[in-house]
Amino acid sequence: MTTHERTAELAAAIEAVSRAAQVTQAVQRELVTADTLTKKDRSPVTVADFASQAVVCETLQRHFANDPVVGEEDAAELRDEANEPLRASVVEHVQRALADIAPATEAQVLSWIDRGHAEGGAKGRFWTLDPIDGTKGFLRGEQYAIALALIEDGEIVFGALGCPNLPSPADEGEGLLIVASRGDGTWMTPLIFEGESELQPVHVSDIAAAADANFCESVESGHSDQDQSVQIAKKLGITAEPVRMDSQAKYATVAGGSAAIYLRLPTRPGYREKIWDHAAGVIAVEEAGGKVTDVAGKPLEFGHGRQLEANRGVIATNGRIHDAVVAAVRDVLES
Ligand SMILES: Nc1ncnc2c1ncn2[C@@H]1O[C@H](COP(=O)(O)O)[C@@H](OP(=O)(O)O)[C@H]1O
Ligand SMILES: [Mg+2]
Repeated sequence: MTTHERTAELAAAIEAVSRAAQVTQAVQRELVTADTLTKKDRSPVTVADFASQAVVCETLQRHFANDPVVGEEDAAELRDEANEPLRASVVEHVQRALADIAPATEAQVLSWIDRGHAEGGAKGRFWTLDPIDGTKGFLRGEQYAIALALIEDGEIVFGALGCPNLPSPADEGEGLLIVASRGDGTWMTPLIFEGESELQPVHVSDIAAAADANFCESVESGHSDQDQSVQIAKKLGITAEPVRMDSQAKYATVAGGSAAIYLRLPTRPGYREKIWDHAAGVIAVEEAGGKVTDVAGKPLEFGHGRQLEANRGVIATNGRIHDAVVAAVRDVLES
């Protein structure tokens, strides 16, 4: 990083996301089995979700004691008497991840998870966290992300996106960590790495014609309309097959230039996107030179609380082809 240097935020976020990734990878190795999905057993992702949130919130609290966190989870379910085995598993994973800091008690672990209860809003500074974004991808052993962003007065100013199952830069270490700081740029580094790793600058694709784009979308057709995306791609002259992946790994893919479009097309009129599902990915794409709006072409507004109340869907591109993509989306959604 060079200019504004949110260096304290950078250090805290790298520590938080890489510690959390150690936890989620350990849970995936130990608890996700071939028949987790067929049995519809969500317990591994539940353990990893809570443990990841505890580890990130503990790290943020150590670095920035007064910063609120808008996190996806809270510990109410874990406090339930009936959930003792789940609670014990979460506590054990958190203790392992923080073994070099302090011996964590059960009460501390629950209180760290509960730090994620903040409401966000238009004023002041807060972090937003998705401890495991792409829960379905995690259970399938495919893409998922740990997504952390800092919002000040409604604007995303910093983001860190850990993608444990995306290829590591230069094949060093494990996974991909993308960091972005407003006005400074976007960088990548291996997510799990022994020793000091360099931050490498990241740029969006420089294609000028939408027809040349690869586009990404959700694996889950319930999260983004895949029939409409076929029509939009056709209208734009895109011949490449859609790249389907779970989580904000899609934003990382656009930021890094492997795809020039990410489409998220509403499937239900009443659904509101959650801020933690987008903030880290949006700043990564924007600071890599790209553009992100909703399906109407409006900027995403992160100052309305826990949800993107003023927006529907998402279009992220390399910037150069944005207006053409918005126009094609409008045509298809209106028809
Ligand atoms: N009907 C819907 N439309 C859009 N997004 C939805 C949705 N229902 C759930 N989601 C969100 O989609 C996210 C996953 O996105 P993707 O499909 O890009 O992997 C989920 O995050 P979690 O996996 O953290 O729960 C969840 O918040
Ligand atoms: Mg999510």
